[in-house]
Amino acid sequence: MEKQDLSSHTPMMRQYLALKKEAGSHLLLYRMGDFYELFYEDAERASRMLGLTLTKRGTSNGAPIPMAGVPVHSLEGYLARLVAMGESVAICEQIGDPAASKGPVERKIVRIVTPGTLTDDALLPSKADRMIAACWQTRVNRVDRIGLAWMNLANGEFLATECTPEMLESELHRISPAELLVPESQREHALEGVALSTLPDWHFDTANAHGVLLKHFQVDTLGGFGMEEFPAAANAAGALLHYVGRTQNQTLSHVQNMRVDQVSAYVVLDPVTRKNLELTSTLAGEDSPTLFSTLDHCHTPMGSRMLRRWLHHPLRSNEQASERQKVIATLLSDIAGASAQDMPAASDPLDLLQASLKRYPDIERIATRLALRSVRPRELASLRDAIRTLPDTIAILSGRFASPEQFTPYLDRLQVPEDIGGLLQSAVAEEPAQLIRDGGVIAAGYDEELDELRRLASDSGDFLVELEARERERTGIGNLRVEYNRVHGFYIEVSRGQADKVPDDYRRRQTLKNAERYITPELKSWEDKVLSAKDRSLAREKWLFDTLLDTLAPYALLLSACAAALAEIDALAALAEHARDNLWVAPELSDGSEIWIEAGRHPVVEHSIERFTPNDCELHAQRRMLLITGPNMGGKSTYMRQIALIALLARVGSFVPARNARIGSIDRIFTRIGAADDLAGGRSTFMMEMTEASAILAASTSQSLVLMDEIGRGTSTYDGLALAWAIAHRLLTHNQALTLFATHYFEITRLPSEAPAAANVHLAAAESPSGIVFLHEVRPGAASRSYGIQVAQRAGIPSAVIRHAARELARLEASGAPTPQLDLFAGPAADTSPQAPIEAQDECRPDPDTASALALKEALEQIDIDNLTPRQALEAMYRLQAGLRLGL
Ligand SMILES: Nc1ncnc2c1ncn2[C@@H]1O[C@H](COP(=O)(O)OP(=O)(O)OP(=O)(O)O)[C@@H](O)[C@H]1O
Repeated sequence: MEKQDLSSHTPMMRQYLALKKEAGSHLLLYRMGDFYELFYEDAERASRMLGLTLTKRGTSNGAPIPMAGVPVHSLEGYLARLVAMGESVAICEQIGDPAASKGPVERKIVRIVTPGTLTDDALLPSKADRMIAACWQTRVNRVDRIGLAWMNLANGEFLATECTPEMLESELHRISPAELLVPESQREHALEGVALSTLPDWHFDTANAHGVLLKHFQVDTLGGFGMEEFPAAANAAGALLHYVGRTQNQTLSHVQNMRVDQVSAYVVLDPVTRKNLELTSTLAGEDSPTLFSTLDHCHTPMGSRMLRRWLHHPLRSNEQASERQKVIATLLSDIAGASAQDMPAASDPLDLLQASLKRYPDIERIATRLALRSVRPRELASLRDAIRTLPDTIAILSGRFASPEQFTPYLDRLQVPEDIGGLLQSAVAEEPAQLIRDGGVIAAGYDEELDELRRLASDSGDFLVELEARERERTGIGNLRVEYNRVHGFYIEVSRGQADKVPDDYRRRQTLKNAERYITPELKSWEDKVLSAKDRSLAREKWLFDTLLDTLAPYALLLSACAAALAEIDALAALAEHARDNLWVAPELSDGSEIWIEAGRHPVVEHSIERFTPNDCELHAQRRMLLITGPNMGGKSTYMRQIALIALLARVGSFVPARNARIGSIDRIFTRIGAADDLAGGRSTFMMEMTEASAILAASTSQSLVLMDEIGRGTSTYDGLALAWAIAHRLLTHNQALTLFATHYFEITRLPSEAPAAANVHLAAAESPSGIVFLHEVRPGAASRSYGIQVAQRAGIPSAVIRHAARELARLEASGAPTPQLDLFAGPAADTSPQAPIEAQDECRPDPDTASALALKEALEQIDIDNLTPRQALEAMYRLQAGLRLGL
């Protein structure tokens, strides 16, 4: 905002400017009567974003002040839109009494709404969490470290960890914050699609940040949080807590703990892998069909959020994952020991449990708003109803399943003290009003004084009937009536013709065309009593509501724990339901580096096609890499993804779509699948492919699962093949990762003869008179041909073109013309099926050293250095180095 000469402003604008200074870069919504107004650049920005009419009000330094406003009653809708666009908003209310103020009414910023600190149900997605994170880079013992902290304000979860700068992006994608806080000097950590808020660097200083934490948790040291080894994480956590506290204008009493979240507890999924495996969003960015949308049979929003968190956090520990598996198995049991399918639907204990879960509101978020004292009357009513449902759920869990001891940890958390239920039951009206200021929130019979005031305020009928009769008799005016309107209150109406009969104590209030309206001292004093009873009853009700919140607030944590237990049960019941209805099995979890799957299916694709062909997979120390060949559309990508998804589901603790499975320990899952151009980031398809491949070569271990789909396709055949060969070789011999390597370069199928830990498999296809038939069956050995022409035919290429291509292919095959790929290895065209290994061709290779020196010389000579862009130079380097390593 341009510098303001404050003296030239009206007192109101001076007040506005002072508040705007406090709001900083947040949009300031300044309350004026029934509107929230924005001024200056805020008005221009908001009018652009929300389509508000831009008007003017007064002048500043001679120029009109731009102004735009939103009506108070539609604030929530506008807030939702602004926050969705990544904006933060400071809301300023009138807190003084307009009647008693001399200058502008006193105003205060009462709430700051930022993308990561929402707690209002209307502004939050029901099935996803909204996190706020802070990160801070520092050097510890001469090593760069990133302190990372994040909070889910809607349930009070507060976590912190440390990682290397290289891991930051992957960690941030795991946490997936809606807003990221960084120190002003470290804006480079910004993440695309995440609202960035900067804080002065000193917020992250040890003295300041640790001080915030110590004060909040009322402790003398951070030792109890296990933060000794994570000093940088504590700095980020302190800055985060301070920021969040300021937005709420309220102590965050529900944030009672801070936990260290060890990166090593989870299977690492880098951002590309989360995307490629379509865990919660499709490649096209849709919500469905994804792994989450397929499995989300949850009946509460808290359950859906829990399931979503689990899918993004596969576990390394077998113990934790098997615990979940055991609960799922129990949920599929029943007390009679009969299988779930044999039982009528109504008596299936899992169905009964889910029917009871359906009745719960979002207790997790209600509990938080209770702690923040922003809970609404109707939420309290739904909390009361939820507490009434708990015994029912507890009875099903403890009485209907075969081994209820599995549920003990949950049952403990479902015990809510009876007094909370009793209090809500007696205090909250059965169907309370939306807002406390409307009254009708506190139940009748809860407070004697309120009952009396309500009676006084509403019980007017008898008195008025009796007064009317009395006055008719006294005055002899037969059509005298006692009435009420909002402007004049209660009055006695007499027709004009009878007006001369009114007694002396009648005072005229209003004259109409045909009637006169009067008030009497008796009616006036009665009216005062009724109206003040109404005001007093509303005030009493507000006070009772606040006191009720005071009494309930300490239980917020207990209610959160109950909500978390329900959420976990709901998520596990959803997994159990899916397992039951789709015949999934419990995988065995082992400590080795292995993946054995018998008759596995793709958890999402199996629902989208009529008959899904199951396939096996065997990967272990002696068989680390599967080279997967087969025609386009043959099912290679589906097969690779299904293995990764089965491994991930097993690590989440779910059952899996297979007849049998044993899944070993996995530290990371990497995928390099069909990269799209990153034009915005200035990287070509090939560059993206190589960047991803280089990350895999740098970080994968013998416990990693790597998916590589057609690496090397983004460049010329020679380069591509050379790179693909070298990368596969390196993964096998150096990284020793469990790898699925799909390729169209048949030459790579020779790799098993050099490195026996690699094996060929192919997706089978057959030719029929009507064209190619994809069998989608994974069979041992390499594919014998590519069926490119047949697939093109099915894709609708004109038959003349197909006939031409077929003739050309026949001619090439008849003439024995070498394909460029085979030429690369300087061998004759050969059958590349496993029965006819290719070793023999190796004899025809030229002396590798001479050949490679010559090739390198020739390639170098061909480069026109002066005309290369930096990217072309880099690509050339890759090409040359790969060629050199291959000895080409
Ligand atoms: N096991 C299976 N059973 C039945 N249908 C399958 C199976 N696997 C894949 N499909 C079907 O085949 C289609 C193509 O599969 P996919 O994309 O995996 O082939 P691809 O070999 O990777 O093809 P491309 O090489 O062209 O990328 C899928 O959309 C799916 O409908």
